[in-house]
Amino acid sequence: KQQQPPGVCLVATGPGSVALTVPQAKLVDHRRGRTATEVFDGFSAVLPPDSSQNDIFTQVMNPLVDEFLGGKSGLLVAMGPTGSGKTHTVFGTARNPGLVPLTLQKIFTAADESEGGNQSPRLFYLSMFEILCEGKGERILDLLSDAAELVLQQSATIKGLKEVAISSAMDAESLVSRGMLKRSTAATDANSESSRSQCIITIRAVHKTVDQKSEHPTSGSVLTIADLAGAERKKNTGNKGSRLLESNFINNTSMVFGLCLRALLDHQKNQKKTLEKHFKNSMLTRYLKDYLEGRKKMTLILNVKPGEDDYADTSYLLRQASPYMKIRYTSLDESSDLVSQKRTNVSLVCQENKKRRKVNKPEPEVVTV
Ligand SMILES: Nc1ncnc2c1ncn2[C@@H]1O[C@H](COP(=O)(O)OP(=O)(O)OP(=O)(O)O)[C@@H](O)[C@H]1O
Repeated sequence: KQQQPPGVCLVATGPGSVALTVPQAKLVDHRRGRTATEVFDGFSAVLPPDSSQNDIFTQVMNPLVDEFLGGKSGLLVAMGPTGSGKTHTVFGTARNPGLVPLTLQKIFTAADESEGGNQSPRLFYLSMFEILCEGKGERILDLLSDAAELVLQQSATIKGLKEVAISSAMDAESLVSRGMLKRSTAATDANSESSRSQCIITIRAVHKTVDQKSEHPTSGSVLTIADLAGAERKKNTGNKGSRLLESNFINNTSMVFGLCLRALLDHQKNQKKTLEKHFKNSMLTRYLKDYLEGRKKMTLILNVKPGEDDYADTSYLLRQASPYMKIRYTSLDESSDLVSQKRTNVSLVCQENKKRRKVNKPEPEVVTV
């Protein structure tokens, strides 16, 4: 049994399990002094707060990158409440790079190693965009160009989106850093730099011989990494006016994403049940349709905060998302042409416990809709 540090409600109890304990203050009077603990088991990995970004990369992202380099498309989504560390995990900082820079480093190291071998050389392309709230609707913004009109097409491709050819990890990382400066963030009471949009990065690998002449190749495997804006409660964020509209958009997108996964799970449990088309209800889910219908490999990171103050959010996420590990996706082994069903990887990344701090945020401007 793990010792529970003071002020903490979540502890790792094994390589794939955690125990969540109801804080004493939340127990009804006659149950005080006892412990009410729930165990969540079966995660592909549990990364405790002292894990490094490299640990997270090795355990969670590396298999996806290997498959991508082997020619298969894949998706990584970081989900969790606001302030739980999604952006930190996905992008990190210059001193402590996250999954995107570590992925780029791995891709170019592998590309250098394969040069001179018998594999045909590959070209890599990167795109970066965000889906954000516009009034009561949604809009796509290219984070790598000033393109005005981006349109999500039925085929889940984005018309007008810039794909930049990348030739080194350093160039690609600086491209991503510039994109991040453009991303919509704002201070809320829950996070001094809260993402106000869903941010998506795609890396496409194309064999040079295949699509050499085309300036915009559409073939090849694609690795998609999504940093979702974290679901938030009005009480914790103190949002008003336009921020509240954004908050509704963020919560709605998280809800639709969750509904899609739930529906896929229900459909896979009982094939007679038709797969409900919740994906139609948000731009993010329309874009990720192939994954949300179990046709390609998806990996989920659940970012959680282990503090007692965060019990409600952590408990909600674990209950909602831990069943997603039963979702299966179709995998094709090209060498044997065999199709198999594989389990979705769901990993838990626990942030260090910090007391919730109030930040001074500027008053949001009020918009009329
Ligand atoms: N593992 C970590 N080590 C150090 N700092 C962290 C870690 N995880 C998160 N933080 C810090 O906690 C704060 C909130 O993290 P972050 O912005 O990544 O959360 P988020 O889940 O992306 O939130 P939102 O949904 O509001 O955008 C940031 O200041 C970030 O630097």
